[in-house]
Amino acid sequence: MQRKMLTGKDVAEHNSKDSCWVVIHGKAYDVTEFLPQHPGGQAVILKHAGRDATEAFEPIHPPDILDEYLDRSKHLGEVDMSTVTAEKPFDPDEESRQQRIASRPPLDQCFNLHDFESVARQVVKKGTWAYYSSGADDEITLRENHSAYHKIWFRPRVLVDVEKVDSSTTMLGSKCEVPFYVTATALGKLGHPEGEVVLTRAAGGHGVIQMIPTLASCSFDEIVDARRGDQVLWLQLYVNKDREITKRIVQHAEKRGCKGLFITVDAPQLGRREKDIRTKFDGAASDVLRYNPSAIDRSQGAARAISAFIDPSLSWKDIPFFKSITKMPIVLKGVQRVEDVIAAIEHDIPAVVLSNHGGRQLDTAPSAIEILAEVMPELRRRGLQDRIEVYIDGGVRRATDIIKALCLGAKGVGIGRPFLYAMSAYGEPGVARAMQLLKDEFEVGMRLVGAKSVDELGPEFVDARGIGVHGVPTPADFLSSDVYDRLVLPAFAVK
Ligand SMILES: Cc1cc2c(cc1C)[n+](S(=O)(=O)[O-])c1c(=O)[nH]c(=O)nc-1n2C[C@H](O)[C@H](O)[C@H](O)COP(=O)(O)O
Repeated sequence: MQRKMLTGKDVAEHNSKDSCWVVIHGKAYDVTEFLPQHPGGQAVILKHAGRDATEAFEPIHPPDILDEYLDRSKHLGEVDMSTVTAEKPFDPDEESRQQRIASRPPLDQCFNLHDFESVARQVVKKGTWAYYSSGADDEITLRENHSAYHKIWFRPRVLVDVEKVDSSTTMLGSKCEVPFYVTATALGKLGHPEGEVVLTRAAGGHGVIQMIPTLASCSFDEIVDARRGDQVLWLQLYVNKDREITKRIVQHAEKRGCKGLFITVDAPQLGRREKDIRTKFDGAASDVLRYNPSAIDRSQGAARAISAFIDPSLSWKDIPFFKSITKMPIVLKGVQRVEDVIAAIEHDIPAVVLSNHGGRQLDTAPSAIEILAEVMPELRRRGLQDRIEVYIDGGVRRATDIIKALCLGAKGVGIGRPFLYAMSAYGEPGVARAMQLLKDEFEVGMRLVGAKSVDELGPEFVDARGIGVHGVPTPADFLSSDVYDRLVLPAFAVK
């Protein structure tokens, strides 16, 4: 029997926690029982109770999530949209974000990755900034990641013909234009309504590899569908306690053409990011939570709310399981000591990423560049340097940082926050500009160190003796610091 078409008035009568109906894409849904399980919190749904929630729903959820996840009995049928009031609940945070976007500096005023960070800090919502920028505990490692590069000095070579510089390389067997990639960072739609597909499109235009995060806001397929031609994509995996779910995610990624499986091994539990914990999480959900939203602890910011499914029991004994479910090269992301690199070689793992998760996990863990300076000489001493590809990420903000990493033996470098900030501040044009600026810096840097191609770089181009010095800096040189004219950041039209 044809169900009666509902009216806006029918829906409006169910506008509370006790009976909550919403309209999405012209259909009504009873989400009352779902409220406590919503990964993004109840508030964000209750704001739209009894009304059309399509605009709020659209940017955060994959289109098929209701069919996949909400019991059929809660699908109430078509609504006569001419009877639905179109007014949207006022969102002061979004309102002011739009005003800040309108008054941000023009994109061509951004000349380096720091510029994007400074604009993003002014533009994004406070919960987004807290989540993206935060490091663990005292944020010592967060800051060390970047400052470690300033403890490495170049030993530039001169009178070398550097008319032609070639920045291309191969990573995990894939040819790429540049030796850096977009690393996995979660919840892209906290920064930009389209989310991670913005990074995919910009990366596709610049020959840059993207690592798709398990905790992306976009669905995996949306991201893969956004890629250009044979653009290389990798999958970053948080291993689920339910191995069947992990198997399904990995095999689907392989079927869709992913060229590498990066298993995150530095996060048996997500670190305590206090800026994030201080802000209440009622923001964007992530696509993967469709599989097990029940285990959600929203009381401690975004990170805790989205990571309860991660398996803390993960260990070396699980490696055979991963090898049994995929043919993709398996990479361990988050290795932080040479013994584990050697163990990876013994487990026949083709690559590792030396990483402390952008300073978001164990505070006072060393920077990846410092670990690299320890690992590569030891691998060379044991004759193992050709048995594994070593990548690093964390704190990379200049192409000279990338060149230093390559000189010390890295195969490639992952970059996280800078591309998130560029996306949040300027969308795809911002990410594209950030990538182009890095490419320009890279070309200048290579010429000035005296190298024509990536494979010419080696430890003889740097002096890294100071890398392990964590002591206090020499006494402040007030005279020069007082007269030092600090670099400026793009100015806002209005304060
Ligand atoms: C900035 C950021 C980083 C995250 C990240 C989210 C954000 C906002 N998240 S997290 O929610 O769990 O912490 C992930 C993640 O999903 N998976 C992962 O392997 N690394 C995650 N990372 C770490 C990331 O892959 C790099 O290791 C780190 O970003 C490199 O440092 P920079 O940001 O300084 O480039």
